[in-house]
Amino acid sequence: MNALRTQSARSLAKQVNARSTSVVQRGFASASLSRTPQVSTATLAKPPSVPRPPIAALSLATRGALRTYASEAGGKFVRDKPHMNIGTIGHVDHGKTTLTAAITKVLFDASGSGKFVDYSSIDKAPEEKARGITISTAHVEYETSNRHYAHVDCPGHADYIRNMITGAAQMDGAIIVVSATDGQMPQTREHLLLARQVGIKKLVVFINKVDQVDDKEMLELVEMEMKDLLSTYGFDGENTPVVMGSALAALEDKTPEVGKEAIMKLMAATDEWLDLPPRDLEKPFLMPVEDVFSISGRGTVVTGRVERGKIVKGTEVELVGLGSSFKTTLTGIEMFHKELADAQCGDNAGMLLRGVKREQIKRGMVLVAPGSIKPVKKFEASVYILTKEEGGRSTPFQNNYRPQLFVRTTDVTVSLTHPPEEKDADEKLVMPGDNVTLLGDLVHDVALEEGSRFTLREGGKTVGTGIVSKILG
Ligand SMILES: Nc1nc2c(ncn2[C@@H]2O[C@H](COP(=O)(O)OP(=O)(O)OP(=O)(O)O)[C@@H](O)[C@H]2O)c(=O)[nH]1
Ligand SMILES: [Mg+2]
Repeated sequence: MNALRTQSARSLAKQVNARSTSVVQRGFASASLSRTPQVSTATLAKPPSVPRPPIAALSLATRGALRTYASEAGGKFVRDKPHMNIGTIGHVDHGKTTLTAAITKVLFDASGSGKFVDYSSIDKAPEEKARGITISTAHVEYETSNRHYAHVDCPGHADYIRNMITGAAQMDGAIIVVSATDGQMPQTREHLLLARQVGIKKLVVFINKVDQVDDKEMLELVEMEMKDLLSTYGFDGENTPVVMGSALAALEDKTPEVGKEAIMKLMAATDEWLDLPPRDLEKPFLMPVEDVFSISGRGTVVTGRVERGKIVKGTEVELVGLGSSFKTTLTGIEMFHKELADAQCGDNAGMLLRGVKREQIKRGMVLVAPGSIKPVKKFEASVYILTKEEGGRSTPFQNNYRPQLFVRTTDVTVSLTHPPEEKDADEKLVMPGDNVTLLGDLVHDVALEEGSRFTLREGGKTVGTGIVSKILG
């Protein structure tokens, strides 16, 4: 978890400092090395101002990306279980925090592994900084016999929105909690929509507080309506498991049929229905270009940190974005002055490219597995606009607002508008603190895909954060 958080903090710092990062020499360094024009040659002669991360740390990050978790059970043996990030979402007061505490209790009682985390320590969620925004999230961990879970619970509705959009604590799947007494409510729907937009593919439903409802038909109605709602938002409503129970009963060790047993059923459904996310290492190769060098006699080298996947020397690669996407062959990989046969996510590497001129490549392009990501100018996104207290704007904005969009190692001016089908799109104001769906039109194309996260900045401050929900062209 910590490793994940540090990683996202690092990538944020990278984005924000995109313009000012001093370049760390990463190999293919030689006397004949000539730099891209934007950095003076004097910089080159100096030792890097940022100490290079030790190789051991890099391989640790790579191992983190493997998303396996070694846990100790009763001090007797160590198991490796696949890891998954999940969380509780749903309407205020429907029992998300009670359920979170109940899961840790029931699983701890059942296996003796993990730790019981009580309600009050979850609800006193610590504040965290993500992309310049403060989000309160509680992270708890537990494990079933099949998996290890990191679980996120937020104290308030606004924290859920910010968390899901910034990915401060990313969820690969979620448990949507709905109270049997109320049925679905506005935030049930809002969280479902957000879950869909941030790329969560599957959910499990927990109908809570069944101890307060005697009418069986009422429970069936809540279940039916939840399945319909899931389908409306593009989930597989028909096959989504729905578990009924009482989180409070489980927490208080009462009526095991709706308490403990319901929690065990819920966790079995979670293990079975929610798919493990693809490992970063298994995703198609992508490395954002941080810098470009040309080495006389050898060719052009791009440097950066491999974000996902792996690549082998000698294979075809594609450079995407900034108006000039093209294919070439990767003829060499170097890390810390050593030649390597391959590179994988987490590695800081220099990549030697065949038959490419330095002028053809710019910082902000991405080096990728051919065809795996496209240059994009128009997209739809879920955006959260920071409040003044969060360091954002103090005034609202209207259609055609043009901040800088920071993504990976680049920033591009973007024009933001309401989707045209929205009523009064031209006059509608976006207030600080709002969560809105906006269309973005970039002044030049950048490699983007559904799920790409970005930051919006204006006059030196972060004014918003977003996630691409649809590619439009
Ligand atoms: N009767 C009954 N009450 C419950 C149950 N689960 C939770 N509650 C009560 O419902 C209230 C809200 O529970 P929370 O767990 O704080 O709800 P939440 O969804 O985390 O609420 P917010 O974080 O404020 O959105 C508390 O008073 C709980 O004790 C249950 O199964 N049965
Ligand atoms: Mg809560």
